[in-house]
Amino acid sequence: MRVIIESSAEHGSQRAAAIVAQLVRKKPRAILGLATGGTPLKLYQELIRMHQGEGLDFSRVTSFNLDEYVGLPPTHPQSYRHFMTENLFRHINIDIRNTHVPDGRALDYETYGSQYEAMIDEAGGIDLQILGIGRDGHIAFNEPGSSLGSRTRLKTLAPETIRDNARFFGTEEDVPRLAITMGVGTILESKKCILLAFGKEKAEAIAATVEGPVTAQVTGSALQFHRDVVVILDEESASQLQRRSYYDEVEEAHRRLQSGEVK
Ligand SMILES: N[C@@H]1[C@@H](O)[C@H](O)[C@@H](COP(=O)(O)O)O[C@@H]1O
Repeated sequence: MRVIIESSAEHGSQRAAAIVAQLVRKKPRAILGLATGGTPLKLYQELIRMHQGEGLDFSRVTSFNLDEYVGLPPTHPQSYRHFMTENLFRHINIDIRNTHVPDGRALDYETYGSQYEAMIDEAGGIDLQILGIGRDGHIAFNEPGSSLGSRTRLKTLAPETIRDNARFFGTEEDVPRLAITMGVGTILESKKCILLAFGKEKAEAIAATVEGPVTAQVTGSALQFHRDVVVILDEESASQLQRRSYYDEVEEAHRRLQSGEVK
């Protein structure tokens, strides 16, 4: 894992956007894995700025989102399809037919989960997966206890997740109890992952994910098995890391290598 600690969520999001933009410029048909929640919003704003201001071209990009609430139609203001439309898709030139968000109203979720996986495979696999993290260390909706080999499937939301997401719905009662989500195994197959976390409420989850033992109780920790993960943090989310100074040294070494100071 490469751990990058920026001074703020703004700078962290710009750093993440630069990685996305570099991929899309190099591979115009890139397959992006996208996330919802408050965390990636600034990243999406930066991508919109790069599209509108610098001509970053998404016309041949394909996207797959991590998850969706069960029972919400795509038009529901809290559906993840609606979130993506409003916060990214309608502001860039991605072809909406190439955007995929799991169907929260599929009739047969077992079959649908396999179909979603097959769509990802047929597209060539996810080049870059964007991830946020829950306070309990979950990625997508892979709640504590999820199999680390899991695939796209139905998942029952944990009480903490329902509480955290109630801020979007108004009351806890209105938060759907079920979601369809890519599995941990699905996420681990992406070629590269960027995990974003900002704010002190994510500090514990980040310490467990980056430095704790790999455990199904903190599904983010499975990323320790992935060959190419960049964890982008701000000072607050990094505040419980034990090896903080080492991560800074690694970044300084990268900087010196890139600037040619070290041969
Ligand atoms: N399924 C989503 C996750 O993908 C997201 O990472 C998490 C944290 O959300 P936020 O970024 O709003 O803190 O919330 C939900 O559980």
